[in-house]
Amino acid sequence: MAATSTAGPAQIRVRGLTKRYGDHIAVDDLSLEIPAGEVFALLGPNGAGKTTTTEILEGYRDRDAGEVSVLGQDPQRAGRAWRARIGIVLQTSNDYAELSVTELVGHFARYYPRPRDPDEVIEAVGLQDKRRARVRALSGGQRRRLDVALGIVGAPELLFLDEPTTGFDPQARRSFWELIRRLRTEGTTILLTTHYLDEAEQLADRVGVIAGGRLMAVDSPAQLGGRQSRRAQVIWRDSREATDTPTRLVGELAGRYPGEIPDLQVLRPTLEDIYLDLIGEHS
Ligand SMILES: Nc1ncnc2c1ncn2[C@@H]1O[C@H](COP(=O)(O)OP(=O)(O)OP(=O)(O)O)[C@@H](O)[C@H]1O
Repeated sequence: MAATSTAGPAQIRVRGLTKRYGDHIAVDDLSLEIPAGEVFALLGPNGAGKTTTTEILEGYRDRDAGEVSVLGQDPQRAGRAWRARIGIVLQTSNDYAELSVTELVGHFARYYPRPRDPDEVIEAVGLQDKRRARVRALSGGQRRRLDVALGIVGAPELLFLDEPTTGFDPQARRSFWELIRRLRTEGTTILLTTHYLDEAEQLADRVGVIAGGRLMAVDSPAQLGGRQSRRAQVIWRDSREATDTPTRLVGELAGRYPGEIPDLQVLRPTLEDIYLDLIGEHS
């Protein structure tokens, strides 16, 4: 997995992006590049500026300053052909309560020059048993899956996913992750925002942590905030020791106890630990 943005030409290039609402700076001098084929997760607390940033990249909000290029164009000026190359997962299906799943996905497919096969898309999001069901008869999680189907039916080169698995049951999240991996294998670039750190860890090549409108860190989930080089904690019985060489310490302990080392645990900082450190006073 790439820790730096060298995988391909940048599909998203942002330099010095700033957005204000009155006196409030929602996005503050943000710079970022996302190469083709990367899955990038934007993390940050409520109000950090994730949606504002994403909607600027999607062409739905204006910016106050900075340069933005998405698939080689400025989203503020891009037209229909550009829009057909990007996929956005909105809460769209709610507006079509009387249509069936098949009708709705088929209807959206016709907006695009080279759509995916609607039946395959329905299967990919796990709604094959609901093909004939009307949207109004779907559960919240099933509607969200349908929204994902509408976002990918146009076979986008670049897919935006804003908190895609909120409201999914654990099994639905797993199958959604499989879908994202499949899209990635096919070469789709994906920008996702999420509050689930396990989701970021599972899916993202790189994560960016944003707090108070500022990008605090960008790296692979394994290396974010110097994660790999942080010390491990070895815990046993009532003792705890921070160490760079946990294997050596566990070896020593094994000599000290005749059988099992009592209550042995080796802990490394989780992505959540690093994330909470990074957002610090913004949490
Ligand atoms: N249309 C608006 N008018 C005024 N202020 C806004 C507007 N949209 C967002 N804001 C403010 O800008 C800041 C960033 O909001 P944004 O929606 O981008 O955050 P977020 O990171 O997506 O949060 P969440 O995780 O809660 O979805 C917040 O303080 C929010 O109150």
